[in-house]
Amino acid sequence: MNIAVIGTGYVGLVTGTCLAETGNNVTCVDIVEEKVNKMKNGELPIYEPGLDILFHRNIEQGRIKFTTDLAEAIKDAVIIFLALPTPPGGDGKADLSYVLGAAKDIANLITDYKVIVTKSTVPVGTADKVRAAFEENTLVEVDVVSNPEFLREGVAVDDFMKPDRVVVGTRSDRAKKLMEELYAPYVRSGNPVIFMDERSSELTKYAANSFLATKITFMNEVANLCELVGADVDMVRRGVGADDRIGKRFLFPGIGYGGSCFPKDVQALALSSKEYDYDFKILDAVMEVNQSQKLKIVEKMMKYYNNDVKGKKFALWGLAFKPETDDIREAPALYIIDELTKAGAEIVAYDPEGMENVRKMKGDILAFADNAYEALEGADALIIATEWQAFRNPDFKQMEEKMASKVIFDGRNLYDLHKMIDLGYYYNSIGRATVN
Ligand SMILES: NC(=O)c1ccc[n+]([C@@H]2O[C@H](COP(=O)([O-])OP(=O)(O)OC[C@H]3O[C@@H](n4cnc5c(N)ncnc54)[C@H](O)[C@@H]3O)[C@@H](O)[C@H]2O)c1
Ligand SMILES: O=c1ccn([C@@H]2O[C@H](COP(=O)(O)OP(=O)(O)O[C@H]3O[C@H](CO)[C@@H](O)[C@H](O)[C@H]3O)[C@@H](O)[C@H]2O)c(=O)[nH]1
Repeated sequence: MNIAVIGTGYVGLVTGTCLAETGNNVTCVDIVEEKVNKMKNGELPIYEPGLDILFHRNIEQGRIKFTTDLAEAIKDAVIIFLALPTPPGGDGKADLSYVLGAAKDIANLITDYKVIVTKSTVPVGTADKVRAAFEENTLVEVDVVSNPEFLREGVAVDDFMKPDRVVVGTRSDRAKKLMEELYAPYVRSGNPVIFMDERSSELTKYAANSFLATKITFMNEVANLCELVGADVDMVRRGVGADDRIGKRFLFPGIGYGGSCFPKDVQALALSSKEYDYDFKILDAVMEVNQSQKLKIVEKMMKYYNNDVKGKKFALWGLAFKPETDDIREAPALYIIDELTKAGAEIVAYDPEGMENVRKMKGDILAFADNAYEALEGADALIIATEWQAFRNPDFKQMEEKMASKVIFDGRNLYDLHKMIDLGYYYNSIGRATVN
């Protein structure tokens, strides 16, 4: 099939590349010329494990192309994917201007039937708005389909190639047939393509993200309680997660959920519910708890240093909102940096992939190290904000030699408590006893 993908961010580029991988001809469009030029030169504009192999293979085999020219991209396409941003607008609700703007532009260009697929995360009722944008601007027949994306950054290629499920919202048989055919290679092991109406499909995405964010937040509250009652959250997590009805995944406590999705989607669902006079109370609590959880480490540090971190030097391991990505959107590390530097502390950070993005935003308030150990030079404490694999088994001897004090504040529970006792560290983690 000939496919066009509008927007080549984390979702658009993974979608385009993975659709090319199964034999489709894909043209990806972006408005950022620099990005498009990079991709034309065979360079990936984002870090996403495993994407490079598929990206290069499909460029070489001529199945994926990149352009800034929307008209050229959609000319021969049967299916057009909208993988555009839906960031929080001034009122906190999803800003639909990218999606509706592109819909209008496409409507003004098409001359034959197209399936317009919204992959962006959009509030209930958006399919109707996209349809209206076409009706107002063209007489050409289109089917508007909601097809939310559930991929996670860091494992995006695997998630796209082997999805747990594909959700498709459409009431058109013609569009349904095309979508069924398109997704068939990805669900050969029997995972379902679930067809439903557009509104249910749009809500499925927000409900899934909000449920996962709630699950994490619940465990963060359990972790906070563990610290007060003298229980160990790692044990509680195992005990709770062994129940199939609860499941082992997404129960890891930490310093709050971040990223470009959970924070904005929980907020958007809470606000859009209010539009229907529904008070989605649990989501308000989730947002409030998550906000304070992001600063849990700072709270612990302020207590340890008697509210005075002025002139202290801290090493920070991890900037990305999670491992295996360079994405720093809503990363807890950013909140920690702001609070500690405001209080007069110095920070030297290291992250395998996220440093460039942080340098652009906050380069003037912190320093960066070339490797994890360099960041520790003369540090009064180490803060761990992202659970990169390389941080799990560090050379503690080298760490001790570099650090001014053997103090670790770990927001990701990377180390065994007994080991830290043996090594003689002050070690403060989440939902577990503090080792001194
Ligand atoms: N990042 C994720 O893990 C993820 C997963 C599932 C769903 N989503 C949803 O998918 C959507 C996209 O997210 P993302 O993370 O890929 O965003 P992103 O910011 O990484 O990428 C969006 C891209 O669209 C481009 N763009 C903006 N306006 C354009 C236009 N008019 N024409 C062509 N290109 C244009 C931007 O330059 C950018 O490259 C959002 O709604 C998001 O909530 C994201
Ligand atoms: O047990 C856990 C699992 C995750 N997190 C945090 O939750 C956030 C989100 O993690 P994750 O879900 O792995 O990353 P995303 O790439 O943001 O993916 C989420 O958001 C995407 C965008 O909507 C969806 O497509 C995915 O299904 C959904 O998992 C990160 O800050 C994690 O550190 C925890 O604190 N504990």
